[in-house]
Amino acid sequence: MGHSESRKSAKYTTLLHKERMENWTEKEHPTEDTGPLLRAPLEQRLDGGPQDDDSLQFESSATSNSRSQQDDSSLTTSFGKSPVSSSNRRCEHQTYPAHMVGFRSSGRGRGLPVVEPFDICLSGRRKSSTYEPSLTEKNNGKKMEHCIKETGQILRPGMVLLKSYVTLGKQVNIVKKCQELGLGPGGFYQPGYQDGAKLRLQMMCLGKRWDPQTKYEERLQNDYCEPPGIPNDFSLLVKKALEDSHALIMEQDGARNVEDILPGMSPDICIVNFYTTNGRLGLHQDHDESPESLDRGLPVVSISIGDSAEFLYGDKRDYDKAEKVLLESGDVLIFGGKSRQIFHGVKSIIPNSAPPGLLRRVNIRPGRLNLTFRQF
Ligand SMILES: O=C(O)CCC(=O)C(=O)O
Ligand SMILES: [Fe+2]
Repeated sequence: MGHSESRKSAKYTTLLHKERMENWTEKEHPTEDTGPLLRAPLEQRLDGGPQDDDSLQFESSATSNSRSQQDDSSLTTSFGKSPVSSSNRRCEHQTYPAHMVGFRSSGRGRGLPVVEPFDICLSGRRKSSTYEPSLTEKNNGKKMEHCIKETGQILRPGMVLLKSYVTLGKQVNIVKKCQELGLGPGGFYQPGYQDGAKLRLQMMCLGKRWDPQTKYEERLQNDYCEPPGIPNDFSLLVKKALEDSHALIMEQDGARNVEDILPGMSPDICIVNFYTTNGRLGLHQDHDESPESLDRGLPVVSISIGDSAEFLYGDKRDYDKAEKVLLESGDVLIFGGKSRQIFHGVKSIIPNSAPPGLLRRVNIRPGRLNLTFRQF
């Protein structure tokens, strides 16, 4: 498939397959178009919110299926620039359609729907300070760095799995950062299509906005917010994972020019997904990045945190022939070079599989957090 053709086609192309559609997306019936949605400030929360198996936090509301599909925003991206905090991020309208919980009765947004932001952590006891790893954990982290050659696996040319790569302390900090960003402007929402089909996950983009319907467009439906930037420590982790993968390829394949097999990259986009335990994602290719990035095979670096996932991958969109690998909390999966455009997806999330040590330190919901870093 040529690039121009690739770029035009949907990222989650599974959705185009009618027979798979019911399996991999949630078909909701949108009510009438209600216009831009307002993100509810936390102190103004109304009753109601997300309805799924794991949403213990909120009651469902009759209006929670309503999604507006406006397309009149002009979005300034933060592509390639330094991180922006949620307080000074530009947001023309305070918005996003996570979960509609009511209507504004007064002020500038009078009559507009109010939405409940999606919190990847459950309410209740919260850890307020940044987690400091114990000495043992610090040592484990060091040990991990040393034995990367044992814990790393080359799944196919350009595709590397680094098992238990992200230390518990770093996982805790990633969850906290994603929770904070996810509750702010441009935070988590459930992406979908105009016809009401929805992806079975919550999504937030860092660096540059991507949406299944609009792709990497300046003008996004429903969204008027500049995306948060990629936190610097996230980028450093990605860089280190790529360096360690290069060392692994050199060691195992004896390759002299590892960049030919797995090119390096500097991430300027991160798509953050949160899957509750009934979440999933159909087989698709990531091919909306620039033709240059795809031609060079600049890798996608994926970090998994929380419950484990059955991850599928293969050369074709063929569920029967796809290979399966378990992605556990702390694993890093990289696919670049010849594997850059493999089909991949999440078959299922395995309930109660998150590490107890993580759950002791953060109140992450049952489910899985996944971050995929790319260079546009
Ligand atoms: O959750 C995952 O492991 C994969 C996510 C993914 O493929 C994507 O966001 O494009
Ligand atoms: Fe993907």
